[in-house]
Amino acid sequence: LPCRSIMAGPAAPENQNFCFKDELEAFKLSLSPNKEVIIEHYLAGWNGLVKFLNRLGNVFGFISKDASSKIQILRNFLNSEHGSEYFTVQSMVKYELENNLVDLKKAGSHPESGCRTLLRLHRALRWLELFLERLRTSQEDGKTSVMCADAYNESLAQFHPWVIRKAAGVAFCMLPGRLSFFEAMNVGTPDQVVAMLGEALPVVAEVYQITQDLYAKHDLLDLP
Ligand SMILES: CCCCCCCCCCCCC/C=C/[C@@H](O)[C@H](COP(=O)(O)O)NC(=O)CCCCCCCCCCCCCCC
Repeated sequence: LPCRSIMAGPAAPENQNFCFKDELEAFKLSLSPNKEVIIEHYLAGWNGLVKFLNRLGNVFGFISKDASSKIQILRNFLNSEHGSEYFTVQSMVKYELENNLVDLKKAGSHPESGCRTLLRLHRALRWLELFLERLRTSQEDGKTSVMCADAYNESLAQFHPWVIRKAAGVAFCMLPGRLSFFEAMNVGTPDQVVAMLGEALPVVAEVYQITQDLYAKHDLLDLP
């Protein structure tokens, strides 16, 4: 499916450098041939989602700021002298655990480890998976705010205190309706959006599951 941004046509100027399909492509690239998750591409995927969120309006700023700061923490590790240890999620987990760089029970001398920071994004990826699946199967009169809230309550909400859940609930109500939301994705007609989601979802689900299994194996799912 060609993106509207690369087709000649009356695309709105603010759409020109954005296409949701390209942004999700990064998650596909993040899967290495031996099914490890390459952090650089994983972060590029998140960066694309944040870009999209920023296009939806300022009310989502507190969400995109938090995501951006976590992306930045991980980028800093990637660009540090130990950057090669952070090539994949697998190598990061191994390196940080072997070198006691993770606060396992309560925040101590390593409150911003790569492992705990990536875990926050990883939990949000489950929200994304559930939300995209709802969008994909939604009817024309479906409400994005409801789909988003349902996906959130089923996943991320359990990790957030009341005040964040409340703020998130308010933000969800400001989401544009299904058609405007699809248009903001800049992928094409609603049918094309649905088809794109059908292709992208298995990839998001696989990246999620690989990370989930790895974290479970090392007992890292509750990092403070
Ligand atoms: C399209 C609507 C977007 C709704 C986004 C849904 C997720 C709602 C998350 C609300 C988070 C509020 C910000 C604060 C979070 C932190 O407290 C909390 C814990 O961090 P800490 O342990 O360091 O303190 N942080 C987190 O859980 C990480 C949240 C990361 C959220 C990333 C959301 C990116 C959203 C991308 C939207 C793309 C939508 C695409 C759909 C086609």
